[in-house]
Amino acid sequence: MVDLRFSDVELAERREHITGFIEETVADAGADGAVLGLSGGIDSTTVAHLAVEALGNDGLKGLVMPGEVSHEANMSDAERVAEMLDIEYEVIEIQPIIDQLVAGYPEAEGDDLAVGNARARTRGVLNYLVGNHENRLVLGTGNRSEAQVGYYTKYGDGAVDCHPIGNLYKVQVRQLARDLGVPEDLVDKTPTAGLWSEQTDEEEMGIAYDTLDPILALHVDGALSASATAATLDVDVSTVEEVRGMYERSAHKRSMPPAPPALD
Ligand SMILES: Nc1ncnc2c1ncn2[C@@H]1O[C@H](COP(=O)(O)OP(=O)(O)OC[C@H]2O[C@@H]([n+]3cccc(C(=O)O)c3)[C@H](O)[C@@H]2O)[C@@H](O)[C@H]1O
Ligand SMILES: Nc1ncnc2c1ncn2[C@@H]1O[C@H](COP(=O)(O)OP(=O)(O)OP(=O)(O)O)[C@@H](O)[C@H]1O
Ligand SMILES: [Mg+2]
Repeated sequence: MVDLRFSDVELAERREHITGFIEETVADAGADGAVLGLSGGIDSTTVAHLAVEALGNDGLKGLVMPGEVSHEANMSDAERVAEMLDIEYEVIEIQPIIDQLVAGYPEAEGDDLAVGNARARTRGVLNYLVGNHENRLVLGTGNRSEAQVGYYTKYGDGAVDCHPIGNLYKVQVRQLARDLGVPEDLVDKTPTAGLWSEQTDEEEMGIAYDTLDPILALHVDGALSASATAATLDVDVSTVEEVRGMYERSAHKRSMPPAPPALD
C-alpha cells in the first residue's frame, strides 16, 4: 500500500506554499484579484478556500454557472461555498449560450462529449469575460491526477492563468480540503465533471482515484517500471499500462500548440 497523504508538517508547508503562490501570481500580474468557477465540487471548493486565505474574501469572485444537466444540489453547494467564504459571486445561466451554439451547428446535438466540452469552454469564456473586465486572474482548479491523464477539456476548464492545486493528487486535495475546513459532505462527494447527466469521473476514466493516484506517483511521475508498480500496488500490469497510455495520449494538452520548426 502506498500512502500519498502528507504528514501534518508537510500539509502545513504545502498550504502555505500554495497560498503564497496565489498571492505572488496575482501581485506579479498587477491584477486586482482572482475569479473562478464554483461547481460545488471538491476541487473548486478547495481552491476557493486557498484563494481567500491568500487574497482575503474581497480578493476572490466566484461564478456559479448552471446548465440544463447541472444538478440543483451541486449548484446550491456552490452558492453555499461562496456564502461560507463570504465572497462576491454571480450566478450565470449557460444554457441559452449552449442552445445558441448547437443551433449554429445542429449536427452536434446529442453528442454528449462535444456539447459537454462546449459547456466547459463556455464557462472558460465567462471566466475571462469577468477576469478581463475586472482585472482578475482566472484560477484553475485542475489537480495533478487530472492533468497527467488529460481528464479535462482543452481550452475549457484547462483555460486558466495558474493551477494552484496542479501538483496535488486527488487524494491530497481531499486531505488539504479537510485541513482547510471544507465541510465533510463536500469532501466526500463523488467527483463529476458535470458535462452530462449522471457522469462521474471514475466511471468515465474506468479507474478509481485511489488506484490512479499511486500508479501516477510510482510509474508516470516516479519512473518505477510497470511490472514493479503493479507488484507494489497489487494491480494488473495492464492497469498500469493503461494509465501510462492515458498519460501519453494526452501529452498534447500539457504543452503549447506546436508550429513547424524553423527551416535549416
Ligand atoms: N495528438 C494531438 N495533438 C494535438 N491536438 C490533439 C491531439 N489529439 C487530440 N487533439 C485535440 O484535442 C481534442 C480533444 O481534447 P478535448 O477537446 O479536451 O476533449 P476530450 O479529451 O476528448 O474530452 C475531455 C475529457 O475531459 C473530461 N472532463 C472535461 C471537463 C472537466 C472534467 C472534470 O474532471 O471536471 C473532465 C471529459 O469528461 C472528457 O473525458 C481533439 O478534438 C483535438 O482537437
Ligand atoms: N456548474 C459550474 N459552475 C461553475 N463552474 C463550474 C461548473 N462546473 C464546472 N465548473 C468549473 O470547472 C472545474 C472543473 O470541474 P471538476 O469537476 O474537475 O472540479 P470540481 O467540480 O471542483 O471537483 P470534482 O472533481 O470533485 O467534481 C470546476 O472546478 C469549476 O471551476
Ligand atoms: Mg466537478
